[in-house]
Amino acid sequence: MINKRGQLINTKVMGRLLRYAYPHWRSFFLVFGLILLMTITSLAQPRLVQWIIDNHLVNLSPGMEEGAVRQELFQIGIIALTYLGTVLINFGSNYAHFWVLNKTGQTILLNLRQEVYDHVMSLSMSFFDTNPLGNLVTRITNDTENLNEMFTSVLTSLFQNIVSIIGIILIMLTMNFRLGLMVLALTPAILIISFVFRNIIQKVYEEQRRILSKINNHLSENLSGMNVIQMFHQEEKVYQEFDKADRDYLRESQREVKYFATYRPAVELIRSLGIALLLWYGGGGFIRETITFGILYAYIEYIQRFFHPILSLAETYNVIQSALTSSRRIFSLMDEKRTVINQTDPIQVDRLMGKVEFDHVWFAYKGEEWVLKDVSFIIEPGEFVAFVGSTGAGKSSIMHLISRFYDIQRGSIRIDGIDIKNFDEQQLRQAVGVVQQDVFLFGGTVEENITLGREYVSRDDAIQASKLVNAETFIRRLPGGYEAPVMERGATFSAGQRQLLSYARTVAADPSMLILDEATANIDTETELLIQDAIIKMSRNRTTIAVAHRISTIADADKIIVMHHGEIAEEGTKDQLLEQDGIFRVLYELQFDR
Ligand SMILES: Nc1ncnc2c1ncn2[C@@H]1O[C@H](COP(=O)(O)OP(=O)(O)OP(=O)(O)O)[C@@H](O)[C@H]1O
Repeated sequence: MINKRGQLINTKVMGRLLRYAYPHWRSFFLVFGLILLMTITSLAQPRLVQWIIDNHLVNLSPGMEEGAVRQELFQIGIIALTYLGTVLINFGSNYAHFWVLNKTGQTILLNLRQEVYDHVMSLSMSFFDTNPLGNLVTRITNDTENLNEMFTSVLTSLFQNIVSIIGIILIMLTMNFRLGLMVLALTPAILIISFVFRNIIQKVYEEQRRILSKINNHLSENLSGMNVIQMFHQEEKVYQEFDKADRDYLRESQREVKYFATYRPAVELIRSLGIALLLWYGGGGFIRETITFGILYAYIEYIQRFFHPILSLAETYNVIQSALTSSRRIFSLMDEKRTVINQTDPIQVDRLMGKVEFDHVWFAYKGEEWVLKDVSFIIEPGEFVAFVGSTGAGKSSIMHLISRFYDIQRGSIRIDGIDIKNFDEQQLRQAVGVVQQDVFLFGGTVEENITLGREYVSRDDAIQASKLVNAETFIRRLPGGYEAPVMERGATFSAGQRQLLSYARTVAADPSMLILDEATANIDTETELLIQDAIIKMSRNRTTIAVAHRISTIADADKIIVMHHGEIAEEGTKDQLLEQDGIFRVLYELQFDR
């Protein structure tokens, strides 16, 4: 398709794609050489048959001398052997080119997929907030696979088809100029049909891709939220949505088949027309003895071979478009910049003391929709500080900011007097242990879920941490203990067990500070006691900042900060706040008067 700037193919994207192919230029050269060999041997075949017919078969007649017959047959034998040679070389070069090409394509693809995945993982949280999971999965799988087509089929079939077309035209014109021109006269008809077809099929492909992305999004979202769907009896609705998208996809696929089913016979028709013309005109020439039988034969063969590359070029164009669309999407993903930028020369600290300062912090996830408005507080090393407030007040956002998952717009956040922007991001996240509201368990073993493959967390650390957070007892009871399998997302564990596992995961790395974003899930009293005890032990000797939904968790906090609409409304110990008769007192009474 011609793009906005009138280019047939987006050269910028093409150039960027070729950069991936460049390191493999030797392989591509080899492939092009092999293709050339394939084309030459294939095109030589009708010419060899024509040679046999016109120069030897015509000489054979019933009353010929035996010596002359033997001589002719010998010549025919040599040409037949040459023909066999072209078939073998053609076979060999076809095999070799296919092998080298696909191996190279797969290597390029592997590198590209790794690069895309690496880049996606390096992106900041805000990127994942705004990009649906299914789209990213499509980018990393389907789109990169589409690109493989570019390297394996497009580049080479472009070359092969163009070489074939030029070769056949030259051979036809040199064999018989007028016959050659006649065949060429059919080319515009093929080109017009192909052009119209290409435009239609392009739209079909775009629609197909759009629907496929929708299906992927639907699947990834609904499969991960299956429990909610079943809990609220939404199966039928979700099924209907999926069914609709699936049917749309089927419709587009059928449209594709329909267009191809029209296009191919239309081209066949023109090809047959070409052969009919050839027989009519060539037959006349044969009678007038201006065209030999061998040439007529070779022409019929060349016509067959001439249409194939033209057809293939039209189809290649679609593959190019599809690959370019995929490339554009992949490159736009690769061009996504991190919003949280790591310092080039970060400050290295052995171990943080854990003093946290928010200094007139303003923060918004988007534009000027302020989630935190001029928030200032100081937390001294070793203190246990709890944040409370109504839902959406900005408590979790404060926790995200301390680990620098997002950058603030105004003010500064300091740990031990150093602006967190000056720390190495990894070191900061290692020093600040976070227990998130939603505990995410990966498929694997219990131990793997605690160590998370971090080289600085040993099996022993995992066991010690589990003991500390009271997770040891239930882990030991699992069949296999620390080796017990964890299903994807930890579906086989209770909310309390998941919580304890996530505590173990966090303290196993011995962080200098602890952030607890408490889950709102209701937990039985026994587990709640275990959790409270775990929190007390974990918070010993480290600054602990907790978002608390249950006042009981924070009764002994050194300080409680009450958030309201993104601002600090109250601050003090439990007793001081209760005396103030403000928001905290209302929250407290709401919980204890139940
Ligand atoms: N990733 C995000 N992108 C955009 N807005 C967000 C994001 N996360 C939270 N918000 C918005 O920021 C505001 C504060 O959310 P936050 O999660 O900090 O509140 P909270 O006090 O922790 O609430 P809760 O007690 O319900 O967890 C809310 O209005 C929320 O809609």
